[in-house]
Amino acid sequence: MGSVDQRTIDWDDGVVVLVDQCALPGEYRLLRLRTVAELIDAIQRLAIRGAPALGAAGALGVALAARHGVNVEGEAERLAQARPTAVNLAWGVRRALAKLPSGADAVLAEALAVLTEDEELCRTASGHAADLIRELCPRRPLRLLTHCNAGRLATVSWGTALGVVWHLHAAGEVEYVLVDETRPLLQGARLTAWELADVGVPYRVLPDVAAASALARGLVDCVVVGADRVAANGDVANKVGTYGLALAAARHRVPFLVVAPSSTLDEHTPSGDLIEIEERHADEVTSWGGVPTAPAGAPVFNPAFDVTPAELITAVVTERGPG
Ligand SMILES: CSC[C@H]1O[C@H](OP(=O)(O)O)[C@H](O)[C@@H]1O
Repeated sequence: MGSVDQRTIDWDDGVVVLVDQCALPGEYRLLRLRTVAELIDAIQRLAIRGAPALGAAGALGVALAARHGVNVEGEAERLAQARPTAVNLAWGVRRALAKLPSGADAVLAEALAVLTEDEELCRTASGHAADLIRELCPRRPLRLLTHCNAGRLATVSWGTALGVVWHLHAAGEVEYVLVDETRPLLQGARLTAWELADVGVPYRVLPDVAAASALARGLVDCVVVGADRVAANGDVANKVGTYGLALAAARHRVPFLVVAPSSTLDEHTPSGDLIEIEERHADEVTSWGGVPTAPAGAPVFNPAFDVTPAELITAVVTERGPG
């Protein structure tokens, strides 16, 4: 298992060090990246992923570029464009780039501040969400359902949706967590299950298509997920499948909570229909581990995210509390 003290992404004297999420759950290994090009590749392969973790990657990537001192603004733009949906990536890039006039050391200091703040913001936001679940859900212990991975691996350390689980589990308040496997890249089965097992939280992995019937059968007290971008009107972009989960939760009157640091709030995007949804490669859907799961050349629709309208969301919870 991984080291609890190891940050998902960190800086080591000019090297960006990150947990290689493509290798989990089979192998826990660290990648050491020295160039912006290497970091962009890791972001696009989802070796590093998750909105807050991408914010940290964006900031540290600018620190790398500033250290090399060649075409820093151009490198920063390439970083910001590496994945379009999570607002945090461009936010982290902008925040570090703003310090460039003060020099490379100032850029690095700002990037490291992003990492330190993220740990505290996610711990606080998930604490507020845990308190809200305690108010909304009378049953004890709690039965939770989550989609994709919004744990340590999606942030610098603590997590958002899974950060809620850590708070509740520490208080002995979790019966189990139902973990959507989250096709096509299986962040739930590969990463969330790995994190829950590492901490000793009871869980069961389920096919995404079984989540609605779990809700219909009364097996879930609350759904809790992360976010990649929250529009000004409260619409939420998150891993594809979140919208369908929210529809089923609303139908069965199960609270649906979104947990994110305020850096995921995007006041400049008025509504969810204006959020750019990343389309990913067809082979993520038509194969697994190099084994075809569809006819060669099968046409594919592979959006990495969807948008859940605000009216289906019980609350978006940040470090400032429920909103
Ligand atoms: C705490 S943000 C996690 C968020 O990011 C994931 O997307 P991806 O794995 O493609 O980076 C997913 O939407 C999670 O909810």
